[in-house]
Amino acid sequence: MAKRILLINGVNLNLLGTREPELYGSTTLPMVVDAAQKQCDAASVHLETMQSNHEGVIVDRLHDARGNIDAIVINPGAFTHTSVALRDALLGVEIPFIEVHITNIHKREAFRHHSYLSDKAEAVICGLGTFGYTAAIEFAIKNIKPKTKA
Ligand SMILES: O=C(O)[C@]1(O)C[C@H](CCCOc2ccccc2)[C@@H](O)[C@H](O)C1
Repeated sequence: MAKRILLINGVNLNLLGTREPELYGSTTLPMVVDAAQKQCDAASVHLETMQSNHEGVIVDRLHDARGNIDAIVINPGAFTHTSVALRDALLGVEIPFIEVHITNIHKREAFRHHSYLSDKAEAVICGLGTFGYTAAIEFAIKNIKPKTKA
């Protein structure tokens, strides 16, 4: 079975490209998803995507990924800095994940400097703008071995 990647965008990322372009750029979330889909199509990799403003919805989607997703690329949004639940879910499903942030969270307010996820991530990409998603997907395609049954 082809490698299967899940791209998750968290709270408020549905606003990407429509507000605060000076901070997050003008690329919209549908454009990010479309680019990731093209990247995966070119590599014959299956991509699933979701965005939610609700922590529990993301947790439920992570639970559903058990046994059928090989790698996760996640920008949790502000849940990065608040959610032990998201950390527990990622640890619980035991799927390798890459954490992505559009901005350099370490160059922003102090409360954004801590992530509940980074110490468990295969990789953390921040400050590259939406190219961070491209880099993360490429890393997942090239470096994460499929575990899902054939
Ligand atoms: O830099 C990132 O990708 C963040 O995950 C974005 C989050 C914010 C996501 C909201 O994105 C918006 C985009 C456009 C307009 C308003 C919010 C922020 O809370 C994190 O600290 C860093």
